[in-house]
Parts: sequence; structure tokens; C-alpha cells
Amino acid sequence: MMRTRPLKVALLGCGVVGSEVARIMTTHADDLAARIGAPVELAGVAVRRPSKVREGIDPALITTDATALVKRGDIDVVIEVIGGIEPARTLITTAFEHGASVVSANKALLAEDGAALHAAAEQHGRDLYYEAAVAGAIPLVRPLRESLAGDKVNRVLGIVNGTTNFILDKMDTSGAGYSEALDEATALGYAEADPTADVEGFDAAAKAAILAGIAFHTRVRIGDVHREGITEVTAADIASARRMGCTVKLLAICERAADGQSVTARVHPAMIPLSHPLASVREAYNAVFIEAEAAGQLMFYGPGAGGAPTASAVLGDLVAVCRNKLNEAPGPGESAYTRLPVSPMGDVVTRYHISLDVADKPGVLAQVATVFAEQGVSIDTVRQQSRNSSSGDEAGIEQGGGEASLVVVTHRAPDAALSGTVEALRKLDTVRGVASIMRVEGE
Ligand SMILES: NC(=O)C1=CN([C@@H]2O[C@H](COP(=O)(O)OP(=O)(O)OC[C@H]3O[C@@H](n4cnc5c(N)ncnc54)[C@H](O)[C@@H]3O)[C@@H](O)[C@H]2O)C=CC1
Ligand SMILES: N[C@@H](CC=O)C(=O)O
Ligand code: NA
Repeated sequence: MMRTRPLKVALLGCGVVGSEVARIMTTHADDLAARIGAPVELAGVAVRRPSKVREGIDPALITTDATALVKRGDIDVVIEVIGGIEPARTLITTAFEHGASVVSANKALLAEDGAALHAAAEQHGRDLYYEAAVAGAIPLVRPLRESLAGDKVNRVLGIVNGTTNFILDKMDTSGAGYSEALDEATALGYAEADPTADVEGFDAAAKAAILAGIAFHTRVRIGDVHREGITEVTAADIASARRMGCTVKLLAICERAADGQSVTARVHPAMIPLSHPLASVREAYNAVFIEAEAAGQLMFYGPGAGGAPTASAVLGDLVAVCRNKLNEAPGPGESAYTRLPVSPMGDVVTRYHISLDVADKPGVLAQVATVFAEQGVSIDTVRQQSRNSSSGDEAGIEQGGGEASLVVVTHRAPDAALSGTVEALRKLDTVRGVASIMRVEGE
């Protein structure tokens, strides 16, 4: 039976995501009420710029005092789509103290302080839901927290940042410049308020921390995640990847060690074969593979950023939290019973694609190969292109007299050994420079 008294919702932030949440709450009010079993009413909207015209929102609901809104005492659910650490953190904990459950899209905060927020929610008997925080519209948090709760997840690998995928895709397929592609992603509402979070990999690292935590039932914070962004990926890297039958993607990879005693979490650009399903993930779409012991391999794919897709995830959480409210039974809290250590990047076993500028003379290849052998890194392929070749075609190794570009792809080796190899290569007189280093995944 439908309850007539509405559940009251406070919306904190009315930007790209918040404005879409408000729009869908209004336009789909009847459906939401039917699914929840009670009407939901937008009881207040906290903004920074009250003079801005916000279509479809009653101006009487607008306030600049978010703290007073969450302290009102009659709010059932607070939706936090402000972003950043403060004041979002204090507003969320204040909401718990004053009777509200919380739906948040704030991956930066959850990856920094998720444990304390979960503890505060539990202490007050409230819900903390955050499906929108990881990969936008794609259901990932709920499947990991609920559907896969009876399985053992060993690996999570995927593209979890829409902005960087959009930029890399544009650079690869249309030859667009980096800045031009970033501007377009920002205009489309994909980028964070400070896009450095996207391009330097912080956003993906936050999502990797959240995913690793819920997948492996352990605590992983953003600082535990090895992070490299895409700012150093060049058009030459992308062209080189193409020559190898690969493309470049910013990947998040979280793995449980074979002995089950530790985990790793990393975010970095990587070359993946064009035949790999992740290679065809275009624009701001995200895709994540989850490998679980009993389930096998699962793939989740969909829009990873943007106002409406993210609002979809927020509203799904809103429905769940409202149902829990009516049933007076909070949903699942934090599951972090295993307390597994997070191993350093050096322990990760991976492959490298290294592009070197070398002197094009006899013996260089042997010198380079010796360095790899000394570090215990096995070479898979070597390709040399002579710089003074008039045709630009690949030239025979150890011939010619000028400079050459040497591209080495390794077999799998510990990341520490690969870094050591690069360090030693830089010291060779015949190596004029290390033009690019990129990991190779997905083979
Ligand atoms: N845009 C996207 O595609 C996605 C965003 N998110 C997350 O959703 C959250 C919101 O993102 P967007 O809507 O894109 O950002 P946005 O910058 O468009 O919106 C945030 C809004 O909050 C307002 N705000 C800031 N401090 C405030 C305060 N103290 N009180 C009231 N309002 C305040 C700002 O004026 C702005 O309008 C962030 O945590 C972001 O990481 C998550 C998934 C996707
Ligand atoms: N800036 C983020 C937004 C969604 O989480 C992204 O580009 O993925
Ligand atoms: Na999601």
C-alpha cells in the first residue's frame, strides 16, 4: 500500500549531475513513488549561486545554507553531488546525525575517507549508497556489494574514467589534439570541476580504490593506488600502439595476489590489442571486467560520465535507500573484514613497450639486450626504425650511421625489474633518450 506522507529529499549541489537528478525526480515522480511505495518530495536544494535560473525547480527550495538544510531534522535522504572533500564530508556526517541516509556520487571523498563515513552511517543506523561514484550509470557497486557477495572476486580491470577515454579516443580516431579533446569533454559535462583529477588519473585512482575495497572486502584508499595519468601520452605513443595492432587506454587494474594474502591497485595508460573488448570502448563510455572464482568473467559496459547517466545511478540508489527507510532496515554497510595489505607497484607483474632513441650503429642492439638480460626481463619483440632512412621504412638492426628508434616489447616481469631496466638503459651512451614507456595489458 502506498504511504501518503512523502519522503523528503535534500539535494546538495545542482550542477551537471544535481540538475539532472532534480529533473528526473520531478518528471518521473509518479513512477518513483510507485516503486518506492511512498512519494518522494524535493524538500530543499543547496547551491552556491542562488541567482542562477534553474528550470523546473521551485525557487523557494533554493538555499545557500547546506548545513542548515541537512540539520532540519525532517529530511529522510540527502543526495550529495557537490564533490570534493569539504564541506561534503561534514555535510554527510551531519546528515547522518540528523536522521538522514545519504546517496553520494563523490568518489574523491569515498576513496579518501570511506571507512569513517561507513562507520558514521552504521553508528546512526543510516544508509550510505554511492553507485554513481564509480563508472557513472553502470551498475558496479551494487553488483559487487550484493550480487557477488557470495563469490570470491580476484580481479577487476577496466576503463573507469570517461574524460580520459574520450580524449584518447579522439586522439586515436580523429587525430584531435589533447587540449581540444579535453575542452570538448568538459563542455559535455564529463570532466571533474578541476579536470586535473581526470587527466592525472586521480579520479580513476579513487574509483579503483573503491572497487578494490568492495571487491576484495578490504580497505583500500586512494593513496594506496599506483597512479599515472594521460598527460604524457603522445600522438607518437598512439601511432606506435597502432603499428603494434594496439590502442592506448587509461586502465584501472585491481588484483588479489595468487596466494590471496595481498592486493594491488593501479591506474596507468596501457597499450591493449585492438582485438580486446576494451579497445572498442569509445568516447566517455566505461567498461569493467570482474573475474570471480565461481562466476568467471563478467563485463559491465555503459556511459561512465555525464549528467543524465550519473543521475540514473543516483536515482537507483535513492529508490533503494527510500525503500530501506520505509522498511526501517538499512542496506549493506562496509564489508572490510579481510584487512589485506596493498602491495607496491614494483611487485606487479606486467609487460612494457619501451621506445628508445639510439645511435644507429653496430653493437647497440646487443648492449640494449644485455641490459634487459641483466635485469631478468625477457624481450618479446624488437623493432628498429632508422631516422636517416629516406623512405621511413623499418631498417635492418645494427645498420646505418645516424640515429634510430628502437621499440622493445617485453614479456611479463615484475614492474620493479622493468623500472630497473629503464634506469640502466638511460645510462648507456648509445641510448640518446627514452622516448616513451608504456605497459602492455590484455594479452
Ligand atoms: N559529471 C559527471 O559525469 C560525474 C560526476 N560525478 C561526481 O558527482 C559530483 C558532482 O559532479 P558535477 O555535477 O559534475 O559537478 P558540478 O561542478 O557540475 O556541480 C557541483 C555543484 O555543486 C555546487 N557546490 C559546490 N559547493 C557547494 C556548497 N557548499 N553548497 C552548495 N552547492 C555547492 C557547485 O556550485 C556546482 O554547481 C562530484 O562528486 C563528481 O565527482 C560522478 C560521476 C559522474
Ligand atoms: N570525470 C569523471 C566523471 C564520472 O565519474 C569521468 O570523466 O569519468
Ligand atoms: Na556506477
